[in-house]
Amino acid sequence: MSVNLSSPLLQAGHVSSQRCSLTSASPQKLHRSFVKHQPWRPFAPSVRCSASRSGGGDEDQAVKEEVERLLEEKQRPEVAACVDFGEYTVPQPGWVLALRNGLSKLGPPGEFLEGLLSRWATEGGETRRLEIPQVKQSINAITGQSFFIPLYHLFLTYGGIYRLTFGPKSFLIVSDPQIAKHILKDNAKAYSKGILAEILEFVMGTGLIPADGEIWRVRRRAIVPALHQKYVVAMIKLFGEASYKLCKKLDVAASDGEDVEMESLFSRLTLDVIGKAIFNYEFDSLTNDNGIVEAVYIVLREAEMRSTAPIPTWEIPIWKDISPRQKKVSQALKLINSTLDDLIAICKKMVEQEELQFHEEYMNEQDPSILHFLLASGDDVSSKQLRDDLMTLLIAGHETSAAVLTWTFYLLSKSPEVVAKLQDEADSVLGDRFPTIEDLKKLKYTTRVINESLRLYPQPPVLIRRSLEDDMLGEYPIKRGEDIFISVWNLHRSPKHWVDAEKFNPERWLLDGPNPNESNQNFSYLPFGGGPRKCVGDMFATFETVVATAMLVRRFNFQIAPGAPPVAMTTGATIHTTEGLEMTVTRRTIPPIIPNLETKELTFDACRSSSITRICQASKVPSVALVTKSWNSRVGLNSVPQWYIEKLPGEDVSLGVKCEAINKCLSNLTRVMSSHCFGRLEEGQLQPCGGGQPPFGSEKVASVVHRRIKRKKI
Ligand code: HEM
Repeated sequence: MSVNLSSPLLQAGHVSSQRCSLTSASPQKLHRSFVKHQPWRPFAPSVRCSASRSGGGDEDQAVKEEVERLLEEKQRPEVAACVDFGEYTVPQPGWVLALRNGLSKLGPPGEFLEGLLSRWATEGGETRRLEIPQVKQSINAITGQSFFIPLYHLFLTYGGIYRLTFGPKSFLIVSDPQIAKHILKDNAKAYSKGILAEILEFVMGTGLIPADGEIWRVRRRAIVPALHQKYVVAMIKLFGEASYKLCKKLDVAASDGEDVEMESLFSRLTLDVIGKAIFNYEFDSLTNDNGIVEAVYIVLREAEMRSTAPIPTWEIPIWKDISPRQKKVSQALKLINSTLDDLIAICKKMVEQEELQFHEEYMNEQDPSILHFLLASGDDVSSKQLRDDLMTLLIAGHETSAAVLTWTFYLLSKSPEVVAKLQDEADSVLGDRFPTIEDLKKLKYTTRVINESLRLYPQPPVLIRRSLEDDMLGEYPIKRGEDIFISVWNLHRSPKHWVDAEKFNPERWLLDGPNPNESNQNFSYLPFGGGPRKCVGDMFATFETVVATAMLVRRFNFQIAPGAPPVAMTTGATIHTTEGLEMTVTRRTIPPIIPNLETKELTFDACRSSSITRICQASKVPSVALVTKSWNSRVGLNSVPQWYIEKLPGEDVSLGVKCEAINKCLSNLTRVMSSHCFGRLEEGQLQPCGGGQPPFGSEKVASVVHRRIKRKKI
């Protein structure tokens, strides 16, 4: 069966009444519904946020979502009906149609008939083998939107493999786990990166992602060992520090009551992480907007534009020289390349000077980067290849992780029950500490949330390949040179393989079960690809996103900002939002912990100085928040003394005495802290801190406080 969605018949409004009379809708009605909704677009459900808006916003949203759902439900069978009646079908040889019509009158079942005929259909007298369903579409229909959405609806209609043709281009769309496994793993050597390599050549050269053949083999063998376990463990500290910087930024926003655009913040977080991890470079993009950060984004956006552009204008010689956009891209690349050259030179010097012996788990504590490992390993490689590798790792590990965090927080904004569980886990496993490798083993629910987020929003949503030789995909023969999209989106949402496929349900993954991956899910789930070209950063990325998620939800509550634009999807190399993820961030309220004689150690993980001062002034309570252990706790500050009073031991002691004792203790504490530890800060102010790390000098304070308590000074 071959199908033509841009059939001139359809476009001219000719719909066979004989065929469509068999459906519940009249031909005109059917046709109108397609024209109105544009056949290629109607099903793309824009992902809508569940922002609570004043004036019945929730209800409006619910109604809207219901209407969208109903529309979608209604349209899907209509498309299927039209397909069944051949509306979009590319003409088959006349005799086949005649035979089909004749036989159908005798009554053989439709599917059997279809199978029989497609198996024996002939073209020009030559026997054809089973043919892949074919869909034709105008090129415009696929650009400027999340192209994987129409591919999903076509998958529901045509199944696990179909051919999509628009203009002169033709792609095989694969959504069948066994075919995906065949291409990615079982017969991986027969497939290259094809158009992906062509598109990314300008930025990644022959880096690991686009490279094929011998170059890929050699580079993979050099790079994979650099991500050894000791390295990944060292990175966990880096993830904690970078996430903590983000926490500080969010803390300011929470104090100022300002909404934040989380997608760009996640992008900066992961850029800071990957810069340090790959070549020990401090982008510091969460606090700065310097030239190199801008250059990285110019190049990234260009790569994304090229991967979705219908016409490769950048290949036109004159255009390349006069287009302001292309000039900017060249300048950005120049800056990045010279920065990388400098970093390589600095690192080479470090390696020459160090006396460390290279071994399997080699790591320089000051600079644990992958670049350092590669140079120390004696990797004999040209500077250009090294730059290509570094650039590839930078891009591969940056936007992917950022996208995972963005969509995870979007999903969480709609699932308060999941957030509550996440927060429980983060409270009990982490408290205020930065996560360690041991903690990561215990953050099981958080890991399941990331697993599930990756199922619903795989990054990238499609994997690209080109066949290097003739092959069989399932029962279909394919030729050498076929461009193939493996739709991970379709695999991950296939109703055949998933119960409630569209539902965000981290519970579908057993807490004590194995970490889901392509092998144990039989290629129905492949967030990091599979086979020899599987992601080299899967563990790195999982830990990075788990650390960030746990640290953020431990400290803040996130909601879609009131009045924020709907959260819809658009595609680059990864899935982006169309207009950002605007969120309102509020500090979590966690009950303060009062010191008592059993308290072994006190940590002071206090609030931002300005907000403490302000709140304390307003509530006339002297720096009450000092003795709260909770990070940035805003727990009804006026009620904190009351809380202390209730917890204070000694039932025979009057309330007045207790109050006095508490107030004395608190003001003493303020003084103790200011004079002993925070002398350089104004009296009464605290050094902002959090992320589980007590502020500078706080251990000393804790021991002073503890001594005072012991001496029953409270
Ligand atoms: C959550 C974040 C990430 C996701 C979802 C992800 C996903 C993927 C996927 C699906 C592939 C396979 C592509 C294909 O078969 O065509 C891949 C390849 C790759 N990834 Fe990742 N990745 C992530 C993070 C990272 C990080 C942090 C790094 C580096 C530290 C990295 C480095 C690479 C490299 C170098 C390849 C190419 C491997 C090869 O072709 O041999 N990725 N990634």
